[in-house]
Amino acid sequence: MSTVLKVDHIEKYFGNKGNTTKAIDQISFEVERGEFVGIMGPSGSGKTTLLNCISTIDSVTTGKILINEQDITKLKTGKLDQFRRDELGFIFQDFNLLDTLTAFENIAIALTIQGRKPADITFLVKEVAEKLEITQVLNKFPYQMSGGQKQRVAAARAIVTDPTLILADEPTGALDSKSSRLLLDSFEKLNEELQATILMVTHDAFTASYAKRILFIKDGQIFNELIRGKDTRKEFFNRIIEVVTLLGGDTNNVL
Ligand SMILES: Nc1ncnc2c1ncn2[C@@H]1O[C@H](COP(=O)(O)OP(=O)(O)OP(=O)(O)O)[C@@H](O)[C@H]1O
Repeated sequence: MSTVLKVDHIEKYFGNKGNTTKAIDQISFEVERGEFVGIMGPSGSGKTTLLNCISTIDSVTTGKILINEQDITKLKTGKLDQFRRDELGFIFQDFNLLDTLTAFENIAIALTIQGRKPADITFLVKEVAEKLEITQVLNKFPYQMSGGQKQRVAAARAIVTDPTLILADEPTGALDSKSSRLLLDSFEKLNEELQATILMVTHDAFTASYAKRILFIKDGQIFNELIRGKDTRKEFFNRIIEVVTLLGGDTNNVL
């Protein structure tokens, strides 16, 4: 197996002298190709900051982050934009689709920027749409789609360039339970059939139970790690709940 992501002793401080918050305090971990990893932790524990540092949206104070053996903390702005476009796929809680573009165009945009041929773009978009069961909405605009459909379009956009790593921040946060299940089934499929590597932040135990491994963050540090192993999703869910309870997080969203 090859290591896709190596987070090496990172720290992140916000603020300035006399008024600093240590959002990340010496976090290290690795993700192998084809893994589906969840990050959980109470509010303010540093989950989003961690994801933002990995996604190159924010910079670390100390430490290294290697994606495909490339230290992203050393990349300059121009290179960083290209790196983000070519190596990463993003899925956000609020979908981030462009309202004036159809689903097809939203999914195609990254391929267009990469300068791919129109015939290849059409082929790739249709292929991923079939996998995510959104073929019937390809000609629709975001306002004509349900929340679940929008999020599956966002997932299609994230995967269509075949990125090294997909980063998802609370992807089911704005979805009802049925749409959440459909999206998570899609994630499972992308992970198992296409060997997509997914790193997903969530506070929701049900969502987390789809991952194969969970890192729990508390006060900016890794507090615990759970590996699904041969557990069913339900068994894994129960183990996750135990740790969430121990961490003092909320267990409201247990479906
Ligand atoms: N831009 C910022 N300036 C100052 N402090 C910040 C900033 N962003 C985050 N923090 C602080 O860093 C810590 C970690 O925040 P972060 O948003 O990463 O937590 P989180 O685990 O994602 O929380 P939540 O689940 O509520 O979204 C918090 O104490 C927060 O107040």
